[in-house]
Amino acid sequence: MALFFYFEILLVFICFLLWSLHNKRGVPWNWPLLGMLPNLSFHIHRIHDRCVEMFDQTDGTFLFKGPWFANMDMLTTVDPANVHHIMSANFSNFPKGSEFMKIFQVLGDGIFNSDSELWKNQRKIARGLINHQRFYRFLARTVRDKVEKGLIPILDHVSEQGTVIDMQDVFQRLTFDSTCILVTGYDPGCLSIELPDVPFSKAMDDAEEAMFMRHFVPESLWKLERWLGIGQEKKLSRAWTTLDNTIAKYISMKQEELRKNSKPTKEEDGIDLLTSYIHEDYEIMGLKSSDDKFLRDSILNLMIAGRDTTSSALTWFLWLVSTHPEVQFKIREEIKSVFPSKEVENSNQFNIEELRKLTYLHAAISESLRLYPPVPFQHKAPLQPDILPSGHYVHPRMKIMFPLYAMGRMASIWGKDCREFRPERWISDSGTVRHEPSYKFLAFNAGPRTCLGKEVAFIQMKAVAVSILLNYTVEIVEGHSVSPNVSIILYMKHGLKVRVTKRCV
Ligand code: HEM
Repeated sequence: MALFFYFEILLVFICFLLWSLHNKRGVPWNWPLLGMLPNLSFHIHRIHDRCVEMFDQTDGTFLFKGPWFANMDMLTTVDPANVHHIMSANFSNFPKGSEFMKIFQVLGDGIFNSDSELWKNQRKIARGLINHQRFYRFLARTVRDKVEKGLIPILDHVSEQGTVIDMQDVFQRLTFDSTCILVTGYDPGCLSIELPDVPFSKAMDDAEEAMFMRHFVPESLWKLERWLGIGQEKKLSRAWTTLDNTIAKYISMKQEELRKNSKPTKEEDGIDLLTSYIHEDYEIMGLKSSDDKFLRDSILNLMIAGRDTTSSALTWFLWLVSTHPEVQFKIREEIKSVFPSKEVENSNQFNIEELRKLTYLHAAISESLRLYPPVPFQHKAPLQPDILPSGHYVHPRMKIMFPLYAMGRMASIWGKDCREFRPERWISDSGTVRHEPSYKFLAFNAGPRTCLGKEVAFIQMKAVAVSILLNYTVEIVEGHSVSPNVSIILYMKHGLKVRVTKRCV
């Protein structure tokens, strides 16, 4: 009898556990000892949509309780007032924090992974180099070359063969090559018809995945994995070695090149960032920008910044545009009106000024970034206790997390049609691009740590979009499933499988 009683209790417990794990409505159940981790773990494969479901049921901010032993409590918020307070108004109280540094350890002391004076000085230098005219000249030449000699031949080839191609893979290759050229001056040659395996690129993918998983696993557990050399941590340590070796090779090649050639390159051709760092030899808090460790961290951080974000944005954009013919039509009409007719026939010969005139294309890319932000989560840690505009109390042992994918899907922020792809929401009454405050549209971050490459990214994305949309019709393979993956960059889980057909311009 007693056995039967215990069995009944166990059955009720299991039913409750299953219900709470499956529960898609509202905030997850807070278990004794385990906190909300069981529900999170159960839904981790669809974490972005789970966040949307949760925030639909809250007033924009809620406290995620981790297991009692794991120091994983996290205040999650999609409230623009909180974002503004943390990212701008009270910026100095919200550094990235030591937790961030531990998770992203592979990035060393680079711009992404540093706070206070070290970050401030690095940002000043990086901003000066990225915004310089000679870098823009280099950008224009690099993107033109990659489109003409890399992208177009591949698309022509698959169009002639009638084969299926994964455009996510193509974009990753394109932005990997172009970012590597912009940062180091060297072309790793990822984007070619043979679609070669490039260990440097694979190492970046593996490192990113492992860094993402560290967010959701107690620190003691990932440290144990690292010590045992198993799982994600094993992948990370292999990737780390590949990254170090490849970057060291680029640095020594560049130093050798500059030794032979004291003047870096012709100014009018523009200059890569590694050359500028070595040549200018800046000094930051006793560190010289020409030292190998400084160069290694700067290269890796800039590669991470530019490569994946831009290819993720291009992938979601192409999918959205291919599934919205009315948007595609308007973009094509705009391109024809901006480019002189002879140039439309050879649409790879754009210049930056022409690309800047493409307002509707700009709006369509922004709309795609709103729904599919390439960096889907960002987090901060308070130095001192504080009360957020939403009334929530935060303290130094707590992380604050912004789920950007959910932020782009909140009716309270974007209106009832927030789930629709509607570029028109970005066009003002006077026909220019509507400015949305960054604490609402957080894709490029906000406040003093706003992305330094926003303009660079828009130029690349527009150049690629113009070349593809004018020259080809893109059809998504029937039945291909599109959903976001789980990593620090929002990619498509199964890639973007398409067929392309050459158009008569
Ligand atoms: C669609 C493309 C891009 C998106 C969505 C994007 C987004 C972001 C975001 C969210 C951050 C803040 C990250 C954090 O603090 O953890 C960031 C920072 C940064 N981005 Fe971008 N980015 C893009 C392209 C680029 C490109 C092409 C470059 C380089 C040329 C670049 C350079 C940087 C740098 C240097 C930072 C660090 C700023 C700082 O911490 O002060 N980004 N970006």
